[in-house]
Amino acid sequence: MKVSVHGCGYLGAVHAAAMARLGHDVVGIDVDAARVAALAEGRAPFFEPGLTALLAGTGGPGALRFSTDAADAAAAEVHFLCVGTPQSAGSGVADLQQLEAALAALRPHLRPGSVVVGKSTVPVGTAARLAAGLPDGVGLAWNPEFLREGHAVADTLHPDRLVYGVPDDGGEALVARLDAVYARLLADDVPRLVTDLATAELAKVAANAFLATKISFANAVAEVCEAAGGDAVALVGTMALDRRIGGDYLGVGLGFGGGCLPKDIRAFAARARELGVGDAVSFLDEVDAINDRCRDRAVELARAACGGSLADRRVAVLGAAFKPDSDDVRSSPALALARAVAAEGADVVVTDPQALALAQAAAPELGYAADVREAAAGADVVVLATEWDEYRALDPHALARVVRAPHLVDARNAVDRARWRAAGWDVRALGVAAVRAAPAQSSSPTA
Ligand SMILES: NC(=O)c1ccc[n+]([C@@H]2O[C@H](COP(=O)([O-])OP(=O)(O)OC[C@H]3O[C@@H](n4cnc5c(N)ncnc54)[C@H](O)[C@@H]3O)[C@@H](O)[C@H]2O)c1
Ligand SMILES: O=c1ccn([C@@H]2O[C@H](COP(=O)(O)OP(=O)(O)O[C@H]3O[C@H](CO)[C@@H](O)[C@H](O)[C@H]3O)[C@@H](O)[C@H]2O)c(=O)[nH]1
Repeated sequence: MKVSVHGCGYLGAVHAAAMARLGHDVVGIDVDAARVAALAEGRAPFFEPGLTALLAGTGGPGALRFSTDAADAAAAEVHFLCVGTPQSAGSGVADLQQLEAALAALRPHLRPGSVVVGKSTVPVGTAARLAAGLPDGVGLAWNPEFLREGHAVADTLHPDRLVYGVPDDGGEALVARLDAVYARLLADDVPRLVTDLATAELAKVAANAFLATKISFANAVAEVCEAAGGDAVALVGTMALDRRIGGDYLGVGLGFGGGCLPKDIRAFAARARELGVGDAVSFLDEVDAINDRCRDRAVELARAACGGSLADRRVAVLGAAFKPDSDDVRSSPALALARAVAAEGADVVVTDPQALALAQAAAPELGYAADVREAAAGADVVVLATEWDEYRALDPHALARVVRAPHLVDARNAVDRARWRAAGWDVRALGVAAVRAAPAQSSSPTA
């Protein structure tokens, strides 16, 4: 089938390549000429494990093309909308300008019988409004995407579920078209749920709101553990074994960031307020506030490790990406923490295996280093802010030789504390009162 994908960012580039892998003839459209040029050469424009291989192995010539011209989508039978829906400046409301612009560019090229399929995350009601503006004979479905960055390829090719939101009128034909697009996934028994448009839009933000709530629940319990003398990591371990709860998204630490959870819970709350049901989801404000406090508490641990003040201290921050296996720094908790530490007068040096370039662009005021050894050289405290595997596996003995003082703030509960302590480190971690209350060790040079 001929397919077009509008917006080739973290979602759209993977979706386009995955559609080609599923056997379709795909054109990806993006207004960013550099991004289109990279993709056209088979280069992933951002770090996403497996994307380069997917771009390289997508079938015969012509099966996957990229263009900046929406006219090149004219032959497609299905047009996927994958453009960004960021948070509007100064409010929680979703900014739909990219969506409006992409549809305006596509509209003159829509043939009767073709179908527009929204994948971007939108406020409920958007799909019905956009459908009303389409030419006669062109249908619209909403098929929200649930992929995670860092796992985007596998999540696209092996999703937990497919959700098709369709209008009452013409719904069957839209379902048949989407079934044809996803035939190979459906053959693998991926559950497919057909809903109305509003339910499909809400299915996406409800899932993200639930995940954010689960993370903030764990971090709220962590605050209580710190005050009461408990260990939040051990505590959530007990909860995780309850099959009704499960252990996913109970990771205690710096909290959630990225291009999705923070903006999506705010947009959900803002839309609910517009609909007059703001009270129903007002708890999401608290979810957001708990999340913000995670960074404050991590800064407090770093301050305590430095004897009460961060002024003129050297702080190494390991991690800039919002999560491991991604170079995305949008709303990154690690960068927010680094900025907050710098604001207290510290000399901050950030490192990350993949996100350095994007971090430097987003926060040019911070110091950067190419690797852990360079970042940690002469540091008064090392803060582990993004739990990359290579940071989990660090040798505490080797690192102790380069720092000025062996203080570690494990803001992601990522390392084996006993192992680091045995190597002479003072380890502080979020959600662990005993660790947090440990008397500050000497900050005299050790190397
Ligand atoms: N990133 C994720 O993991 C993920 C997962 C599921 C859903 N989503 C949702 O998908 C949407 C896209 O997110 P993203 O992270 O890929 O954003 P992104 O910013 O990485 O990508 C958006 C892309 O759209 C392009 N674009 C902007 N205006 C355009 C236009 N008029 N025509 C064509 N292209 C245009 C941009 O140049 C950019 O490449 C958002 O609604 C997001 O909430 C994202
Ligand atoms: O126990 C946990 C799990 C995650 N996180 C943090 O939560 C954020 C989001 O993580 P994750 O969900 O893995 O990444 P995203 O790529 O942002 O994916 C989310 O957002 C996407 C965009 O909407 C959705 O498609 C996905 O289903 C949804 O998981 C990151 O900062 C993580 O560090 C925690 O703090 N604790």
